[in-house]
Amino acid sequence: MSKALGFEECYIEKAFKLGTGFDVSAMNLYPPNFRSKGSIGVPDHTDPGFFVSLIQDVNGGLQVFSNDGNCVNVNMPPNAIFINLGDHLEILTNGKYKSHVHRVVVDNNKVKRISVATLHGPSLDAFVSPAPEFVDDSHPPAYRGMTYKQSLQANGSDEIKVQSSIEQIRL
Ligand SMILES: O=C(O)CCC(=O)C(=O)O
Ligand SMILES: [Fe+2]
Repeated sequence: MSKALGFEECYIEKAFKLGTGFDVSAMNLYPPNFRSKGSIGVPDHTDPGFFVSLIQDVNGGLQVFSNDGNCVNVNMPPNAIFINLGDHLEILTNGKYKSHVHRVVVDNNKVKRISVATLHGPSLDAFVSPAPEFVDDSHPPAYRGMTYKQSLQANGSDEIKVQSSIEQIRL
């Protein structure tokens, strides 16, 4: 991915200090006919971190919003891993790569669904801000910099609260 962005091969690894990267797994269980807030199992949110890998035992429920606001149903083949980009890649690339808003709908789920979302994050002490390569007169910094630990703390006491801290650091 570093090379695709025009960086040297280890650029993202170094920027996020991935050698001591901080990963968090969220295990979600949606019982059959689950209704917490109407048809919404998990409300609209983005995930912190570099990228998120998600596995599930039953297909259906996850929806991702595209850049133009269209809601896309995620249709995963069995045994697939779904990869979504996280907030800190959006911050590092000054908004070029997007951390997509997603949600879980639980309408019509006749069987229970389990998903495991693993947030692969920078090191807690990595200070993440827009990289100079993505900042110029026509692209001023769109986010304030913060250490990964500070941005997780800005989410509240829960690392994976539904409201991501990216909104708090948007300039
Ligand atoms: O259950 C899912 O498919 C997604 C859950 C999710 O977005 C999360 O845990 O951050
Ligand atoms: Fe999520």
